Amino acid sequence: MTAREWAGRVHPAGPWEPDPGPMPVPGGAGFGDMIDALRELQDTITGAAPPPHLVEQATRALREVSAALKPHTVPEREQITGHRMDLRGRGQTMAPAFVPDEWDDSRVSGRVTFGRHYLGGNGAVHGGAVPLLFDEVLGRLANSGRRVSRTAYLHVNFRRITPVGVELRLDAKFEREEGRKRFLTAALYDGGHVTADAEGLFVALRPGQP
Ligand SMILES: CCCCCCCCCC(=O)SCCNC(=O)CCNC(=O)[C@H](O)C(C)(C)COP(=O)(O)OP(=O)(O)OC[C@H]1O[C@@H](n2cnc3c(N)ncnc32)[C@H](O)[C@@H]1OP(=O)(O)O
Repeated sequence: MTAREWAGRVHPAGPWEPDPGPMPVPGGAGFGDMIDALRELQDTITGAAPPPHLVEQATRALREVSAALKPHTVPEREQITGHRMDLRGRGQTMAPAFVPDEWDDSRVSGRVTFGRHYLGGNGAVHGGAVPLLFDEVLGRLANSGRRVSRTAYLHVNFRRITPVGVELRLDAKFEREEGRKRFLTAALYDGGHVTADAEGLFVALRPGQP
């Protein structure tokens, strides 16, 4: 079974349920730990000012890990990152890990913390990372229990700085559907303040559309 087929069987009705059941899990139980270690590494490297000898040592160690993993490169369908719906952030590090707390087919509410890796400047999250998070969460909600869709547009308003290293809340809502068009909204909160909000259009793909 490919990782993509596994993801479909574990979550036939929607992408937020965390129970993989008794099926064999691609990458094993420790895959999430490896991804968490990678997140930690990204944050640590971003925030570090190490001496040159340590930079060389770290570079060697990183190249060794890459060389060990490279022979296990697989086609996209068998790729584990992005397909492990039981893991925080689908087992990928591109976007910060969204942790859903409550959900149904029309809304989801959860928590997210942007690590140092996502710093833009002066303690604020990079302006490209916030839409990345919205696209991830709205995309998953748009496809929750429905035919696959893709983002046609994503409008993001930056209301205040989004702070790095602070646990934030994200609420997302499926507003309405018109034919193949799905309209969704979301807002990101730091305590009682909205730091950014978004509106997205997701268009359901026709058969054969990539
Ligand atoms: C389980 C895994 C979870 C994954 C979570 C992560 C999800 C991440 C989601 C993504 O990021 S997807 C990647 C980013 N998006 C893309 O790469 C999409 C690229 N664009 C396309 O593939 C096509 O443009 C698209 C599928 C969106 C639409 O093309 P189509 O040829 O299928 O549709 P068409 O152009 O006929 O438009 C259909 C309707 O949508 C409307 N529409 C399309 N694009 C629009 C737009 N940009 N603005 C306003 N309306 C738009 C269009 O006017 C029309 O409205 P009407 O039906 O009322 O006539």
